Amino acid sequence: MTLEDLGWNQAFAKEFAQYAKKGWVPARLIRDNKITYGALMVDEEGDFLEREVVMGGKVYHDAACDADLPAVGDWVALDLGGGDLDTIIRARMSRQTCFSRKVPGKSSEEQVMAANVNVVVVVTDAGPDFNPRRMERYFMLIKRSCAKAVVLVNKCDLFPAEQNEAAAEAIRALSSDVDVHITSAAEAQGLEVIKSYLKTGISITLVGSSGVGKSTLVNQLMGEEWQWTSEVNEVTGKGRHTTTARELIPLDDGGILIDNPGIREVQMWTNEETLRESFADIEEMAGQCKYHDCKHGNDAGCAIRAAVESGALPTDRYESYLKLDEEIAKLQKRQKKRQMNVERRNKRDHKVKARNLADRIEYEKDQRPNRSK
Ligand SMILES: Nc1nc2c(ncn2[C@@H]2O[C@H](COP(=O)(O)OP(=O)(O)OP(=O)(O)O)[C@@H](O)[C@H]2O)c(=O)[nH]1
Ligand SMILES: [Zn+2]
Repeated sequence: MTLEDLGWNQAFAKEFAQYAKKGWVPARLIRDNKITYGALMVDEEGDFLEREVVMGGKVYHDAACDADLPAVGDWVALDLGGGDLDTIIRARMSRQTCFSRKVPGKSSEEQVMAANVNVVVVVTDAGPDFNPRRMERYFMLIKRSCAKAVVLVNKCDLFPAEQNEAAAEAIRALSSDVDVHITSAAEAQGLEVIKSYLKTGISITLVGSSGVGKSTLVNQLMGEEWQWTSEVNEVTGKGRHTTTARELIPLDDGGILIDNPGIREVQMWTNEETLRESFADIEEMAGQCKYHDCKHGNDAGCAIRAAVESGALPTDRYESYLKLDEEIAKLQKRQKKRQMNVERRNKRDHKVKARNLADRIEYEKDQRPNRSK
């Protein structure tokens, strides 16, 4: 294994020269534990080495906002210390891409989901999930990140060929920068497409609605024995074992897969924004209401109700608009429930995996010294 297998390239190497002089080593952040981070490096033998690391004071103080703090996918300069000392992040390298989201309402606040992602794969289908408006939301996020956008019109086995083609064409019409493919994860057709992007050092992530086939694709990519969200790692530095979820995983056949809670939430935001956007014209009308805090019910001088009365605004749209906040709250509730399920599943997997780890350690003991990776 080399650093290039983890996504390292010439631009990073050039920037890193100043840190190498100080004896620091490059590593990529693969997990965010809130207080500590998981970092992956390559040791002298060419094996991946994982460490739990902490952020240095200077990195913290130099950050102008949260978005400047190290995030999963970032390359950092590590001070390995020595003996019992903590391993410290001394610097964060410039990001070549940044998949992030502006927090609505707080115009200056930005939330980083993952740094240095090269390809974002949006998974949808030609049936119930198909929604060009929502797709545009995804494209906006991806474009800002500077990553390449790829769309999979998945589950093609469920719909007529013409329907799949029409959906793919409609998506292509939205943006010329996007590759659109028709796939069936069920028949392993999506797997081939994703593999064509997974070159050495390329980091990809998958987004899309619940149930469109993301996990199916990822599980095929990782092989049966792998888990997408939870895996046991040996924390080598301190001679103890922990059970944690990796958010960035180098694949055996090349390429790097990134998945974390932030990326999973993208789906909810895009839904929420799409929903809000579909009422943009009514929002604009609200500006004409007499009172700033108009609830558009029985309030005097309500421009929206006036539009309904004049027939300019259909009653059913008006009623849906009044329920918008309720709809969004429902969406968030569903998301939360799903998140809890995922967490519960992870906990269970951890237990299973921990048992496997003990077996694995025994096995690896037997295999030494010709153990590789
Ligand atoms: N027919 C058909 N079914 C598929 C295909 N891809 C996935 N499925 C099925 O769709 C269901 C949902 O797939 P998942 O991979 O769990 O979807 P997901 O996007 O990971 O969903 P979340 O984990 O909720 O985000 C599963 O029952 C899959 O077997 C496909 O190409 N064709
Ligand atoms: Zn009003």
